[in-house]
Amino acid sequence: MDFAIRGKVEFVALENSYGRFLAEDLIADHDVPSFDRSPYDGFAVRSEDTAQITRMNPGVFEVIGEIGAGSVFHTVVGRNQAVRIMTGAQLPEGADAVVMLELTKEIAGEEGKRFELKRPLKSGENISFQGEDTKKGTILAGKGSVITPGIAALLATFGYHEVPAAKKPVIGVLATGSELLDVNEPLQPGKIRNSNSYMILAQIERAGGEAKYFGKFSDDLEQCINAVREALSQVDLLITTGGVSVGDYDYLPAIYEKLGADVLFNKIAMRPGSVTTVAALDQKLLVGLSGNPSACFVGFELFVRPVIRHHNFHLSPHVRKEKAYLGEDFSKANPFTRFVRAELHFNEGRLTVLPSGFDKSSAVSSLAEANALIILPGGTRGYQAGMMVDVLLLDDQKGSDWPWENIVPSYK
Ligand SMILES: Nc1nc2c(c(=O)[nH]1)N[C@H]1C(S)=C(S)[C@@H](COP(=O)(O)OP(=O)(O)OC[C@H]3O[C@@H](n4cnc5c(N)ncnc54)[C@H](O)[C@@H]3O)O[C@H]1N2
Ligand code: MOO
Ligand SMILES: [Mg+2]
Repeated sequence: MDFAIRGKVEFVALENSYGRFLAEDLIADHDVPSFDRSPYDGFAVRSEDTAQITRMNPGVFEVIGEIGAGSVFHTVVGRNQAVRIMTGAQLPEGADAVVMLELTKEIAGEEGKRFELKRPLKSGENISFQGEDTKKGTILAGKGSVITPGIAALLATFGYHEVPAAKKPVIGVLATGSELLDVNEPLQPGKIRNSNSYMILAQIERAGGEAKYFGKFSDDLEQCINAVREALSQVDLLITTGGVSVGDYDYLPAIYEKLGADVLFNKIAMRPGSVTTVAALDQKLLVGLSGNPSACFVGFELFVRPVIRHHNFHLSPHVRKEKAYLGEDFSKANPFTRFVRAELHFNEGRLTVLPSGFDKSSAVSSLAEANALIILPGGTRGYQAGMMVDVLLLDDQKGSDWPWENIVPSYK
């Protein structure tokens, strides 16, 4: 996170701002509502004129005009006078209460001119007061908040035709591996389709970045160095997938060395994603995610998403950590902290979490329903159904502050 930088501000049209990150606090610069108004269709009256009214002794009011929402009435309401008023219209001067249309009775033969009222009104009855919704000066959404439909409504309320938003960081994706086929190619012996690229492109979008895809490259050192160098020059952060372990064709370590990048770490005491490597070159991060799909997925959520959200001014950029009950036994021993791809379920108010499928670092099928990661700390012999566990929420925009305690120091 020491290498994560805050982004720049750009203005986006309000209608395109959904899902973007606010680059400034959204502060109410006027009261809402900004004038006293009627919550009903009815009549605006002076409550003092209703004080003596009873069922047996109705009051009679003279209608001196009419106000629809958006119009303003310029005459002061006087004794035993009323103004026909519609929902949302500004209360006329002199009036201090509104009576619903249904509670009045027009006097026969004088349609629209006079009505009868059989109950008294208190001062302030049926009025939406200026500032009752929000007061001028209130912070309604903080800098770094993700723009929801509700925030879009508030932005419109306060006149943000153009919204100050975090300029999305451009995150490059480059896949390596001679076994990789394009998605539209038929299967061939020993080959697989490149699935990680498309998974990462979607993860970048979900995290709030702008994804830029540079394609897939065979395991050829020279070609890969050039591709990485060129891609890095076009992005804020570059993700590679594959070739980061110790195999003969795992060229990422050599690429970092040739480029003169500073390797910040090249192994993590976790499963999957232990090979996740991060290097820095000219203040830009090069993130080497595993080729194994589940390891790649986990590496992104733990190490790239926070960088993207930090860039977008988010104050709690890490993946949100909560507690849930384990829905089934997980008997595998854990020498290292394990992040199990999982699905959260709501069971009568209880949050339960279940592994979402085949649990190997090479798995792709368990990713489909994975909306959470179960954290199973290292040094344990397995977990039983019903135990409470930590979970990381992936479909979440609130985030967490630094969620880790007891960090296992490097064993280098
Ligand atoms: N001797 C050791 N071998 C391995 C170690 C180790 O520590 N010592 N670590 C293992 C772990 S853990 C992992 S994870 C993998 C990491 O491998 P790489 O990141 O080097 O990735 P590759 O070797 O290129 O590929 C691994 C696996 O993933 C498939 N793959 C690659 N790219 C894609 C893609 N774009 N879409 C879908 N699948 C992809 C590839 O075909 C391989 O099956 O290393 C272990 N080995
Ligand atoms: O990075 Mo590997 O499991 O640790 O998948
Ligand atoms: Mg490898």
